[in-house]
Amino acid sequence: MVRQEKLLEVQDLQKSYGRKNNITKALNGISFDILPGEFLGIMGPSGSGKTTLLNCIATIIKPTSGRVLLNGKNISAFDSKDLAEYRGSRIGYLFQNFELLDNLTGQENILLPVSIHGMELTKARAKLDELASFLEITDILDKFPSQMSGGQKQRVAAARSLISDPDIVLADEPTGALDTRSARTLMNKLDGMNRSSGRTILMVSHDPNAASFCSRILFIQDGVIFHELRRKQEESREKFYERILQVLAQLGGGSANVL
Ligand SMILES: Nc1ncnc2c1ncn2[C@@H]1O[C@H](COP(=O)(O)OP(=O)(O)OP(=O)(O)O)[C@@H](O)[C@H]1O
Repeated sequence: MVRQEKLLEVQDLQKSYGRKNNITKALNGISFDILPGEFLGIMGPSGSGKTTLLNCIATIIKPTSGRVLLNGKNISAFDSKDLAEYRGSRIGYLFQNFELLDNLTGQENILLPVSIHGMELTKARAKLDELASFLEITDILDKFPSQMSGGQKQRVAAARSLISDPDIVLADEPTGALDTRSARTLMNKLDGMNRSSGRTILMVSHDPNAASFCSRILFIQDGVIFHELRRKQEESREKFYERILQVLAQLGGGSANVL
């Protein structure tokens, strides 16, 4: 069997907030790997540590202990130049609330990482056209966020997270602020990107419908992984969705909106 190189390795990650007698242990020793081309979901109840995990990987917050490796390199050992490159072009971040700048058009928002991180503009414009066409936002590129629907805003945000061609997209509840139809459209786009161009995605979601697009799901509770589900080859999304619901039922909760 050919051994696949790991893209991302999370090793014994721990994160505590607060100090002295007011400590919250958000992550209590989380370890997993992501292979190139995987679409990995993270599910778990509110407060289980999902966003903390994603933010440690994104270097938005610093873990208390443990390591994250990208392509075998420890991201906490990065110097400021490596760190800027990691944040600017090796990872793309998709937020629940889009985080678009109100006074910039769609196109300007998408190209923002390019101006910040100095990508070649001709290359970036070609990439913008390709992404806009795929995400069906070509017609709204000159609009401001206040003139877009929620689904359009999130697809613009998706284009922004992809403009620098990152190794991995980190998505935190990307459908959380969307209606059912827009959520399904976005998930179909993310799924299409994962399947057609092998884009690696790590997505936090509490929504079993969104999670059923993943190829593998880690369930976390109280800062530890307590279960893993892998979508079988040829398994339909509906069947996988049913298995996700069964795990959530064991957890004693979880929403079950049907897309
Ligand atoms: N900045 C902070 N200071 C103190 N405690 C925090 C901080 N951020 C998160 N926590 C705590 O850490 C735990 C994990 O929070 P986290 O946001 O990672 O959970 P989550 O699984 O993403 O939750 P949700 O699904 O509600 O977004 C929670 O108990 C939370 O209250």
